[in-house]
Amino acid sequence: MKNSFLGKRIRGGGYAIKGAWLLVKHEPSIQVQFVISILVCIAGWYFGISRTEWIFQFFAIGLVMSTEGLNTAIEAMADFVHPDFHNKIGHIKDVAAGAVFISALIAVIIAVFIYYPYFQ
Ligand SMILES: Nc1ncnc2c1ncn2[C@@H]1O[C@H](COP(=O)(O)OP(=O)(O)OP(=O)(O)O)[C@@H](O)[C@H]1O
Repeated sequence: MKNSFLGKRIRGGGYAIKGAWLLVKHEPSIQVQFVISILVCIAGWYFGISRTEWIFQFFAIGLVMSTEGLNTAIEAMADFVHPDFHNKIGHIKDVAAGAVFISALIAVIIAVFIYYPYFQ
């Protein structure tokens, strides 16, 4: 069972859950996004948003938190392979941060589409 196909998948899932827990426990940017996610879920419940709006809201939350998690991993990898200052490392980190910016921008646009009608 331990080295079977299913066993390896279960173990992989365990590592992934551990990684998600480490992000929430140690990464300030993920912690901020986690709190914002809870607040928008409370807002969704308060305004009684539709099923489709919930789907888009969860999609936006997942998009931002997963790109932030990947950005964190890329930053950690960059610092590990090259701890000193280097233009290439700076470029790699800027590009990774750019991906987070794009997903956050999309999440804000989705939030405006969902909540703007409730404030009219
Ligand atoms: N080793 C380096 N060489 C060149 N530029 C770097 C290096 N480390 C960081 N930078 C520059 O500083 C910016 C911020 O990098 P940093 O690793 O501090 O990320 P951060 O966004 O502050 O994330 P966190 O707060 O999670 O550490 C990078 O986007 C890059 O432009």
